[in-house]
Amino acid sequence: MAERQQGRDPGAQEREHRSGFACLVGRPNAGKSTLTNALVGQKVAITSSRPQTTRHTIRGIVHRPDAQLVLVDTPGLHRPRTLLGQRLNDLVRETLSEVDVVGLCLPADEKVGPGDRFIAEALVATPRSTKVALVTKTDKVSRERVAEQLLAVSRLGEELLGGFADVVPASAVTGEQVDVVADVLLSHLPPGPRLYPDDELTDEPERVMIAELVREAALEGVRDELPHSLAVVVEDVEAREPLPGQRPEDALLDVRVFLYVERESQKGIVIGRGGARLKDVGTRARRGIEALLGNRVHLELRVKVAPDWQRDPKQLARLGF
Ligand SMILES: Nc1nc2c(ncn2[C@@H]2O[C@H](COP(=O)(O)OP(=O)(O)OP(=O)(O)O)[C@@H](O)[C@H]2O)c(=O)[nH]1
Repeated sequence: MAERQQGRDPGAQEREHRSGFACLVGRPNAGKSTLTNALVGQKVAITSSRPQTTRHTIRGIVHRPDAQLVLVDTPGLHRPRTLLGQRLNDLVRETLSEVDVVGLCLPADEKVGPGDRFIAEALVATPRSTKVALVTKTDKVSRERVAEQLLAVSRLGEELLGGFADVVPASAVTGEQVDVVADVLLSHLPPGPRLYPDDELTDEPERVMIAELVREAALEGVRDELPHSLAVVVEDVEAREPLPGQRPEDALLDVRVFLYVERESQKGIVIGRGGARLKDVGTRARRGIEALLGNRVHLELRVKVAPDWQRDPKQLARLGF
């Protein structure tokens, strides 16, 4: 385990370009959202400006000349209450196993407790990513206390995860060490090209989750009759212009989704008599998507028949569908 507390890397310009995904986890109130915003340097996208949104996966992008870090902010792993909650937890875990770096946030002003341990233990199940610990809110305590916390956190890492790759203290409020956090997260990314244009924020994880929610709803009750490989492609997610007096984050989101089936008969099953079933699928999926994004959503579903080879979403994407 290495502790890195200061220092930017000179020579960053000459290094090979890196890119990848990171995810901040931690128990409620650990400072994930604040740190995400500090790292990205601005409030992020549609969802992040509302309270409670950290139930959902949101992201910002840290742009550097030599690296690009796509930050997926999650709430951590809350206990499932509803099926949707369970589904979201699964998606959080899925997200965690797909990112390159996971930053476990632990506030400096509270002792390492069972909540932190619960999350650190959950990280054991996602071995692919590099685990770093971020000791947050250092401005709230003395330097001695920060040092103590760094030790306690290191011990937790050693006990459960074979050590954190790095342990970094930072304050998102004063900005102290935020650049070091960025450097450390970036240092664990694999070499790779820029993933997004410099000023872009995209909604890829949301798209994956939206597709999942629609697929779930579309298959409910007809799993035996429909192929499990029913392809769901999210065509478009677009925020409408806010109405006069409306906050931008309250504006309706238009979400357009295509469902691809293999045969005309399956199309009939999805749509149902007089379109009744599709309407029902749309209503249920929309509720899930609204819970996911924290926005009101207008969901448009279209069912299309496509031959077998065209039902692979990757193929479809490649073909520009
Ligand atoms: N003093 C100080 N307060 C902080 C810092 N970072 C976060 N906070 C405060 O701690 C509280 C929780 O911060 P959030 O960023 O919302 O925490 P979170 O982990 O995203 O919380 P959930 O959304 O509940 O998962 C807020 O009141 C923040 O203002 C920090 O660096 N210093």
